[in-house]
Amino acid sequence: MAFEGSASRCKTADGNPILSWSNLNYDVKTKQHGVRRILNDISGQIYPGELVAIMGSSGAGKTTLLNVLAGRVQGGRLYGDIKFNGATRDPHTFKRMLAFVEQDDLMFSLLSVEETLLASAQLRLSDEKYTDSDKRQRVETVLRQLRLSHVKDSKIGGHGLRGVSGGERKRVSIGMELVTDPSILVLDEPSSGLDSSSAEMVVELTKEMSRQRNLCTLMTIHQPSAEMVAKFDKLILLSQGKLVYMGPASQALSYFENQGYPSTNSNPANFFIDLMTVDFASDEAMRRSEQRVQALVDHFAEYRERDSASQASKGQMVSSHKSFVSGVTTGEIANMPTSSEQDFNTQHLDSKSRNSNSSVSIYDGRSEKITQMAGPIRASITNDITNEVANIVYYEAPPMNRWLNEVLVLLKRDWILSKRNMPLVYGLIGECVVNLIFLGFVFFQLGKDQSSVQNRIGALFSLTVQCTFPVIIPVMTVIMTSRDVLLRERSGGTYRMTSYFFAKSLSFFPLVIAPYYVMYIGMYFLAHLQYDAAKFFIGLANLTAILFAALGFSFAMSMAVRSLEVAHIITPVSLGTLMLFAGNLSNAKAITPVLRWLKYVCIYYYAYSGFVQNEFDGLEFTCTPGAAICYQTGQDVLNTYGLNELPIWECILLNVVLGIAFYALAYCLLRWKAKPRYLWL
Ligand SMILES: Nc1ncnc2c1ncn2[C@@H]1O[C@H](COP(=O)(O)OP(=O)(O)OP(=O)(O)O)[C@@H](O)[C@H]1O
Repeated sequence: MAFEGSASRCKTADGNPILSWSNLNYDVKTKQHGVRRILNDISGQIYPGELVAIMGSSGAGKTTLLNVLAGRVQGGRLYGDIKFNGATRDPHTFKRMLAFVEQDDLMFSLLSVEETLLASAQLRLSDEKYTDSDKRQRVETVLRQLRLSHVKDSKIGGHGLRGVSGGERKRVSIGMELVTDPSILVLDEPSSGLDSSSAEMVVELTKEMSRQRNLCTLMTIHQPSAEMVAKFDKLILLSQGKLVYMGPASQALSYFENQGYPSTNSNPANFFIDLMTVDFASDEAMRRSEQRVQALVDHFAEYRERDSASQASKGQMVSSHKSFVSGVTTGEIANMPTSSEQDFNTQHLDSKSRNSNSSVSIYDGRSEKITQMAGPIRASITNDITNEVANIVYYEAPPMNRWLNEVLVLLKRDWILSKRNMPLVYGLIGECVVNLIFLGFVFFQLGKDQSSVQNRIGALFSLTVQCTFPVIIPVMTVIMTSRDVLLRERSGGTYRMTSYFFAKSLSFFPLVIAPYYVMYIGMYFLAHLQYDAAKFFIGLANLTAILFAALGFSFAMSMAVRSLEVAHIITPVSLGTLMLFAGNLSNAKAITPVLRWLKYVCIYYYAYSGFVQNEFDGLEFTCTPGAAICYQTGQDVLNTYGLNELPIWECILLNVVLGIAFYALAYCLLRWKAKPRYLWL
């Protein structure tokens, strides 16, 4: 099924807003001021196909309103009512119908643009509706529409890695959402950090997407240019958490003019912000600006009441499309006089941009296409986008894809990421080579005399310890640095958490196992451990078990601790403490009784005990004449160190069990502890 084939979606219920909210109030508790009201009695609605901007000065409450409407606000108290397509929202369905483009572009820096979009499409588009080639085709379409085809093989970049530009990265963020089938697209400050032409391009593209896919798009925006303001269908203007205006963008200037505030700025956005900002320059300026803002808020509340009353008296529903307060829908724009919008545009485009060949376009609501003022790029954007067919909105979340498919997509993505993570790959290989050289040659060709007892003990304990620190710390760092992406994907319901764990662990496993097997084999022959096929493979199994447990420990630690710095302190401290119970630094049978249980949750104890039993069992040593202590057999050594309490197979099995327990703990921590507690209406 092709992108265009989305016509099979259900049509929007005629006349209903896709999202409506009434009397929203949001309070937070602060140490200095006690309870503070951040949003004050905000009502409104938006319709499919609309592009809506939330504007206001810094601290006006734009992001808070956006988060409340997207169901992503945490902490504080939220009152009011929010309806999705006229009904109470179901969190699970809503989060999968909503595409949220965060201000920070949270993506994997090592993936290419195309790989990023493809993973999003493969994970989030239903397998029941789309074949793999449909998904690839959709990615191609979105790449073309968002003008990203020429950089599709470039890496996203970031963290010191050169990648695509800021504007391209933002478009990839948007593309990741647009490859799916959302009903509502929400963007938090999509223009932040972009130059004016990139910002304008982002707004224009989202506008066209909204039109063509009948998608309701809501964004916060900071000081847009006049050209950008002209592209919005509806404006929500906030000041100090209160509504100053909500209605068609094209009528905002005349609305304020009617109240005695004629525009004083060639950019309407600057004019609105100036009008709504409280001036803290002096007490007098503050008093006057606060009075002005309050008058604007009161006037709009009255206006809204009058408008509702007049709608009611005409026998129309309060939420009628043609209500000024409600704003207008795509279809209704066609019925509206365009003069006001054109006035708005022409009044506020400065002469430079009007006359130049720069990328400026005006939306002509009647014909629902962009009237090009200039620029071949704009023309091709428009052509690409208008090829789509839509006018449809989803109200039901698509079913989740099959677990195995999710795992395969994630596994492929994680494997690419692991492979490209050169510091991790080279770090693990380098560490194993260095260990092999030192362990192999410090304990070179061990004999059967008494000193070889101590050397064997040292070699096997070092091997055990080397399987933890150099694995756990880098793997934990990699997981923690990508945790933001995980949380973003999780909040969008992109995949199941079990799929994530399974795929992530499987992708790390070969990366860790391969160099460690080489180290073990090299050390086995250099140190001349007992040459016996069964012992060789039992040792290998024991090594695999501790590496599995170490990876589980990395996951548990990554989920338990929020800050990487803290994790880098806690991890060595906890591993160092656990080492005390391994049976080398203290006698396994003589640990203080109250702490003895700790050896049973100690991965070192099982691995070390397994290695030592495997090696010493069956060995006989020569005694130095006159020596005070002499171990005649390997069994004597095991008895002295107290390391033969559990059989080897049990040691291996228990490390596997501990590994599973760590994974289970990590899963629970992620599911319950790291789960964002969103307030929900
Ligand atoms: N959880 C919270 N605790 C305390 N204060 C909060 C909280 N959330 C928001 N605020 C305050 O509410 C006000 C509005 O915040 P918000 O982030 O919504 O503003 P904004 O309009 O998006 O500002 P900006 O454009 O600067 O990002 C700010 O003064 C902010 O400090």
